[in-house]
Amino acid sequence: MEIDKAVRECDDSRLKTKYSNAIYVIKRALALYSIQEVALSFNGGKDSTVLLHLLRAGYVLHKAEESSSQDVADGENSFPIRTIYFETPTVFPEINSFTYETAATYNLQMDILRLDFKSGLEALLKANPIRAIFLGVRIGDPTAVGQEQFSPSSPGWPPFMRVNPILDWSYRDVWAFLLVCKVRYCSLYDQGYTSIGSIHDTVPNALLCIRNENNSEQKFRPAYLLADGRLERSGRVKKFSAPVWGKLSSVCNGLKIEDLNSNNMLTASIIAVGDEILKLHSIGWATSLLAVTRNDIDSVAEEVERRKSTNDMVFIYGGVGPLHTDVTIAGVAKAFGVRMAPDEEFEEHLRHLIGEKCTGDKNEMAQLPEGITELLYHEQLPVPLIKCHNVIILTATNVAELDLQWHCLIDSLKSNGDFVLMAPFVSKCLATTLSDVEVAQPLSKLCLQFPDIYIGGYRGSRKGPLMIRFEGKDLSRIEAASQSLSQNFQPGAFSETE
Ligand SMILES: Cc1cc2nc3c(=O)[nH]c(=O)nc-3n(C[C@H](O)[C@H](O)[C@H](O)COP(=O)(O)O)c2cc1C
Ligand SMILES: Nc1ncnc2c1ncn2[C@@H]1O[C@H](COP(=O)(O)OP(=O)(O)OP(=O)(O)O)[C@@H](O)[C@H]1O
Ligand SMILES: [Mg+2]
Repeated sequence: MEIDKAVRECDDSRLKTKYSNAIYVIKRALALYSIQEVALSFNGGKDSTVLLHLLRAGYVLHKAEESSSQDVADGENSFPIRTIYFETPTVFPEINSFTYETAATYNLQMDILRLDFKSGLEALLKANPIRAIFLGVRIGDPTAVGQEQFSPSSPGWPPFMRVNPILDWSYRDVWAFLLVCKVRYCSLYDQGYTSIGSIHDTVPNALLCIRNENNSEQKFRPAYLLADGRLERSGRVKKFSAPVWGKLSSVCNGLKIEDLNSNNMLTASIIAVGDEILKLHSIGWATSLLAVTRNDIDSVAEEVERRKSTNDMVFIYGGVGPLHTDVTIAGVAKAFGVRMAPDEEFEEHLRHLIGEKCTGDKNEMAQLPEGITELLYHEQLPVPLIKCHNVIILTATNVAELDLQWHCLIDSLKSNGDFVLMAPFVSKCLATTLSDVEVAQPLSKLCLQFPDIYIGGYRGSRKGPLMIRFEGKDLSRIEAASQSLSQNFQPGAFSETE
């Protein structure tokens, strides 16, 4: 069988392992269910193309094992597994024609369903004794959350087993397989498309864009050249806006101008598993909460759970690392109700960073929340930040690193021209030798008078002057507030400082 031969003869040991595991799953499924009871869900995408060829190989291998006397070569040309394709009006014409051409090339018995998935499957199962369906779902796909290689269909869906032979394959594995086996795939992948949905929500991946000299024409490199497979869905327009600094612009995942709250302000919670403080004001965001939580999974989960639904963005830091107290990532997973799973890309980073110094199991540290995690890279950051929906985990382990990570985050958002950049906060600081008691009452009144201005008082040192800080978005309001305060005292009682 040409697929089996191509993989066995290649020198990619990782692909060989992934291949063997997938073939094992397919063979077990074919041992459990008869050929009439299984179906392949094929849609012309890269993952289902991989699945088709794995099934072709797996079927031949299964037959060969089942009866060694049978002429195996006979099986090579026949592929008796029923194939189902849900055709929609919004499918790319290239995907549609590739699907039909593939069906003709491999002699597939293809049922074309023009209903939604659920109704289509109900009709299919009524008319056929199908008990298991092979899918090209991979960890990282939004629909993979909670799935195993064998997963019963969800409650409310017709009953069948979902068989996911490539669940643990990465983007890189998919392309290694397609290229090693030299099989045809849909032409859109050579035009920079990396994951394909409908014509309304899919564009070429901006990370593969190459411009000509005068910037007039855009071209895209092929999908297999995308270096970081985690970003394969960056071409899905609805979910990822302006992916210039691809990874970081997705920090703004799903946020639109209409989403701004009534104060025309975006809010973020900061959960510190530790005690440093971050500032969001330089990009115009208001900090709605700064919480410090205990180092245990439930405390972190509880805090994240509470904040993630009431804030546009939640930043969490501290508690990331190999110690028993490093519970942040597991806490975030718990808050989203997903389990932790090994992450190959992250493991690769840790291997580069800690290399031989690590005495424990690197796999332990490379566990991330399954199916919801995206890594946010920046050239100055040795370890990427971790993003789970609207929660960003800063991986810093000390103040200097935290500073750098925060700087990279803000810097990139700024240079990105991203729409979530709001008018920055402006501030003014007054110094006075007056005592706290003297200024306390006028300051309280001022806070009521100017609710849109943050007014705070502090001393740099015990005997130093009292500093009154005004912060807000409108400089004239800040001026008005500071004048209003000064009018309560002798001229010259306050002096402006940095
Ligand atoms: C063969 C097949 C079986 C599916 N089984 C389920 C299921 O059991 N539970 C479920 O929630 N979704 C199921 N789905 C739907 C997918 O999880 C997912 O919603 C769909 O592939 C997303 O596609 P979209 O991004 O085009 O909406 C199934 C889809 C297919 C094609
Ligand atoms: N319209 C469809 N008809 C049949 N099967 C489908 C359809 N859409 C999705 N599937 C099944 O779900 C799997 C996952 O879909 P997904 O879009 O993630 O992968 P893909 O289309 O194969 O590749 P890509 O990620 O490049 O779009 C497919 O491999 C296929 O098994
Ligand atoms: Mg697809």
